[in-house]
Amino acid sequence: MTPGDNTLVYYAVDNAKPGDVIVVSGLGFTERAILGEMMVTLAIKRGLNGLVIHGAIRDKEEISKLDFPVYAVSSTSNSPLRNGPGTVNTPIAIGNRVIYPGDIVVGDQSGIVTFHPEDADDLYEASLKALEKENKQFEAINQDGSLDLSWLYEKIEADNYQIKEKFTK
Ligand SMILES: O=C([O-])CC(=O)C(=O)O
Ligand SMILES: [Mg+2]
Repeated sequence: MTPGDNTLVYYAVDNAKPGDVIVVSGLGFTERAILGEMMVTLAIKRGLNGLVIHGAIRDKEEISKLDFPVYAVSSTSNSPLRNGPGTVNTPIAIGNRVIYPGDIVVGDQSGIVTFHPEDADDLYEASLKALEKENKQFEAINQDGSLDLSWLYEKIEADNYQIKEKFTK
């Protein structure tokens, strides 16, 4: 898309199916808002599951009250352009990540991940393992303030870190 233009964001919202998450590459341009409260309200009414904007939005306060996942780089009151051009339903790049139509998008307060549906089972298994490991670490921290940091001290030794000052307990 032309930076700051939201012509095809409207098209995407109007043509998306219930359950879809729209991911927009706005090239990280933040001088104009390419999404606002009206578009988000429409997306909610159409049964969409979320909006991800690599660019700016406006009506941030109103959107935050809508209980609907909207991700953006920043907010500005500046109006969007309406000239096009752009593409819809094609692979896009955000940073060094390529996102394909049909990819699964999962987000929380920490950020967003995207992956191909065929990788979902493997990622789910790996996530469960990571969670199990973290739960054990939290258990140890909460029990007696211990955490296995052997990896850290091995790294310090292997890379020959110079410790200038010793911390005293
Ligand atoms: O004017 C626009 O295109 C964006 C906007 O503020 C809204 O959707 O409410
Ligand atoms: Mg608005």
